[in-house]
Amino acid sequence: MMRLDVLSIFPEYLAPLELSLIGRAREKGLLELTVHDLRDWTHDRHRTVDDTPYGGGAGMVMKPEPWGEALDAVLGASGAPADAADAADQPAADAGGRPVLIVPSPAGEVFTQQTARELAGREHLVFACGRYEGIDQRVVDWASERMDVRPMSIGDYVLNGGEVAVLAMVEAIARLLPGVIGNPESLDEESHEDGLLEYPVFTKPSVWRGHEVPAVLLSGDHGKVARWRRDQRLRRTAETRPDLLAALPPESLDDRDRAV
Ligand SMILES: N#Cc1c(-c2ccc3ccn(Cc4ccncc4)c3c2)n[nH]c1N
Repeated sequence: MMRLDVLSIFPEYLAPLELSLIGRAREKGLLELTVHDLRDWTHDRHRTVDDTPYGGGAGMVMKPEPWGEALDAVLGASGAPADAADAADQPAADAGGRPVLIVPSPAGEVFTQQTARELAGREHLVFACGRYEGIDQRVVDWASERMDVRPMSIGDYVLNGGEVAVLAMVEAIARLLPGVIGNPESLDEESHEDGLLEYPVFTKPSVWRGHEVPAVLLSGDHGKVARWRRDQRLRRTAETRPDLLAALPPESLDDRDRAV
């Protein structure tokens, strides 16, 4: 069972993860998700997590101490090495099983469906939700001695903190875990699953405000429906995301596809 830990000064931001698919997956024991309040690892009266930046500049930076203690606690529960010496002794073969520290950041690698698939295969994911101008870099440097650290961005725009990104990433990863999605076939032909966008979908009524469902979908001819859907995926991708079409390996399109 995959273990996910989320560290945040706004744990209530992650409440939606208790709902719907992810909530049911937790109840079914398909994943173990714990959201922690970073301030639980502060020791002053004001539960301070930030301070002014060395070198000056606007804004505040998240102090390293609470993060270090929080990660010690989270890693301690997973049996990961507590210090650099133990970490160095950990055989490289275990690297695949090392906990992953995902640090949402506007300066991170862009999170894609491929990233979600990769991370869905890991045993323990820890998400560090920063705020302010970010987390003291030494937290990443220290964690890199004992975890696979991945600064990660969900897109080229600026948010105020990491929580929204973690909601998106946890959903994208968790839905790929066995048993989370009722019918795993619904993952096939989704946008970004095989490099093409998904086809348009319709349901009853067959006519709505003068708009009809494409006749082929009412024909009962599964071969024609499959072909129509494939054509729609190719057209949509060419129109909306030509970059995805250009990135497809040549062998993934047949001559008929190229004629669409
Ligand atoms: N993932 C992701 C992100 C973030 C992001 C993530 C974590 C933090 C923590 C603090 N901030 C605020 C901030 C810090 C530095 N520069 C600008 C803004 C964050 C933004 N912005 N845009 C994305 N795609």
